[in-house]
Amino acid sequence: MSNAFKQFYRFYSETNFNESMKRGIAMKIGFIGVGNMAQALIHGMRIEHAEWQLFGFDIYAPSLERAAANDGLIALSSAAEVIEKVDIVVLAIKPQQYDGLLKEISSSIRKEQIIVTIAIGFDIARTQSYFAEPMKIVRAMPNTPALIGQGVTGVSFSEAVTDAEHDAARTMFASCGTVVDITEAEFNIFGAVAGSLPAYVYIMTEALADAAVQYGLGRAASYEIISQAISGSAAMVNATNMHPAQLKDQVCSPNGTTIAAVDALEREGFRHALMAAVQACMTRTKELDK
Ligand SMILES: NC(=O)C1=CN([C@@H]2O[C@H](COP(=O)(O)OP(=O)(O)OC[C@H]3O[C@@H](n4cnc5c(N)ncnc54)[C@H](O)[C@@H]3O)[C@@H](O)[C@H]2O)C=CC1
Ligand SMILES: O=C(O)[C@@H]1CCC=N1
Repeated sequence: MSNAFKQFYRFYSETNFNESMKRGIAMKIGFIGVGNMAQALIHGMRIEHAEWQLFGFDIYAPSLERAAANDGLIALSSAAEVIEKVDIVVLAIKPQQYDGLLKEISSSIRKEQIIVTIAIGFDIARTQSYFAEPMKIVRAMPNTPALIGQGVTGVSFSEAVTDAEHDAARTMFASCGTVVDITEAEFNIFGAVAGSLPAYVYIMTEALADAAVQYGLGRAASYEIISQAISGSAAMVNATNMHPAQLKDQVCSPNGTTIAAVDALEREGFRHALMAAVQACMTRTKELDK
């Protein structure tokens, strides 16, 4: 197991879902694929809804065992078994694996079940094309902060999904953070600025911590200080509703230190680096969307 993986599970195991048990409808949700994204969703859901029945199957048994031990996931031995037991089936495998899985399960999924896709580049029509009848498809794009209930998930629905089922799907993702209704046309860019964004922020955190360590701050303290500064700054954008440039201006004293840093960021192409990252994401999404 890699160190990153171990750390992920250290957090994952330390949070006791029984302490935050809440009441609600006992949804039956099944995950096919219990990797990084599914584990974050399962943990987020479990924290909010101890009464939900969460089932899962993964070809990699240790992932299933861990989710069973930590979050009460009911581990099953095949995708077919998951489909048999649940109301909502979440396909949480890689986009490249969707074709094989959809072919395998298309005859066993029932019309009344809700299929949730979270793969980048997989639109509703593409999922529907594996089925003879109109299916209830929820297309969703979550992100990994779902693990701590601070994710953001974009959702769209096929026509067969009823209003009550829209609410059920929104409730499911709301247990992991914010839910935003988006159009199918917005999914790719949503993936680039929300689904992938945690990776950009982690690189920024690591780079800033390297600089802090260079100037004598401890490694652990650097991560704690920088991550709090990032989350506080991000929260200000929503809480104050001020333009990000105004918030930036409040930090920049005339002839001060921050404006010197801003000058260096602009010279190094910080804005362009971020825009280029999003453009690269969009290009790769198009390649997967075939
Ligand atoms: N990781 C992320 O931050 C995000 C991922 N997504 C989407 O979530 C999906 C899953 O991504 P990750 O969790 O990152 O990948 P992952 O590689 O961590 O997890 C995929 C899991 O599927 C399992 N698997 C593969 N074939 C299977 C099969 N036939 N039956 C059962 N299990 C099978 C693998 O063993 C693995 O545990 C992808 O489609 C991705 O586009 C969406 C938003 C964010
Ligand atoms: O890198 C990926 O393909 C997935 C999609 C959004 C975030 N991670």
